[in-house]
Amino acid sequence: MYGAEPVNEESERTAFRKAEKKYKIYYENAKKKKIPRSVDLSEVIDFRSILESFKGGGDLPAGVFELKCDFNQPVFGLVSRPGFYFIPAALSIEEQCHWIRESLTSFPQPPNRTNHNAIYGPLQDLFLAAKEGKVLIEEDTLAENIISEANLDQSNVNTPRWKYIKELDESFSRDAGKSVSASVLLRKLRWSTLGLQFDWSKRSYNIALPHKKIPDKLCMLAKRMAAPAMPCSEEFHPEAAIVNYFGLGDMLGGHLDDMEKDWSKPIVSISLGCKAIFLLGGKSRDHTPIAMFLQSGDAVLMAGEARECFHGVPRIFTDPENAEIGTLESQFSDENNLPFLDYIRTSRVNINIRQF
Ligand SMILES: O=C(O)CCC(=O)C(=O)O
Ligand SMILES: [Fe+2]
Repeated sequence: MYGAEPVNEESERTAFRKAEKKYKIYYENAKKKKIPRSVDLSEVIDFRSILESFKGGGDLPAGVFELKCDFNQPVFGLVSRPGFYFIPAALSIEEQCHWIRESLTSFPQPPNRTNHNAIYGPLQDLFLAAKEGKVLIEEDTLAENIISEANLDQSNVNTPRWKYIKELDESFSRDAGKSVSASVLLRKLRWSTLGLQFDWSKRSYNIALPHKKIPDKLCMLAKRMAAPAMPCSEEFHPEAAIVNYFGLGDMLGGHLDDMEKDWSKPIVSISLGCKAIFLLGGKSRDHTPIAMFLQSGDAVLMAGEARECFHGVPRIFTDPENAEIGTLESQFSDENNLPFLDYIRTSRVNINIRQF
């Protein structure tokens, strides 16, 4: 899965790698300003404009078909990739706002794990701490600085090693030891896992890790989205989800999601925030991938043969001309929502939900 891309000369030459390099963000230095190199996007499929033209009675482009199903809006497939379906604008703007809030405030909460666990252990309320300008500091450092603090029991092995303090706490000298601001950690949040926990070091699910069920509302959403790709009269049972967080320059390298037992069940993948490019390859990295835009509210289903296809996200767009988040921005424009607005302006969130 992730990190599966071996960096050697051979992999650098594959068709998938070439496409990743084509769309990845590179900078040119013009008058000491970093400017993103312009990239030819003419081959990137835009399902939003396909939807608009389809609704207006226009024909579908060659290679794209409409899946006949009971979903309440058009579901498109690609002739060359059986089992792959794209639902443009699957989520309403209200639903998008709801899942962005959840992705930032509730999904990274323990016992769910995030990429920060390996260094900092379980971190509560990262989004709130970032909003309040807090700093995370290693407890030994804290003990040296605020020796009289009653709640610091060094003999208690359950006491977390890292704690938040208020940035302007005068009793703490920043130079004394390891510290990192919560807002930096929020920017560096790359994934969180819901439901059954995925152990990245072993590249498998670990049922022994403490976990909560996938929230009911997310289950309902995933079931509704999965329906067009489900085997006849079967229902999707979400058991695990991975939430990916992308900032400018972040990419998700080509990979296969092959850890689930039953590939007839789809992976339901929901995009939120800034627009991205998704590459859908074939069963080997030598297949030239199909590039498509993913916008906030789009859903992608990968089932059957498409489960065996390499895929990845080489690029997100955070510039106002390309990010396509105008409506989201207006929803988040009141004062209470400013921290969400600030985050989503330069970020993309992907929630992908799986069954075993
Ligand atoms: O971010 C995306 O759209 C794809 C995510 C993905 O492929 C994964 O998490 O396995
Ligand atoms: Fe994936």
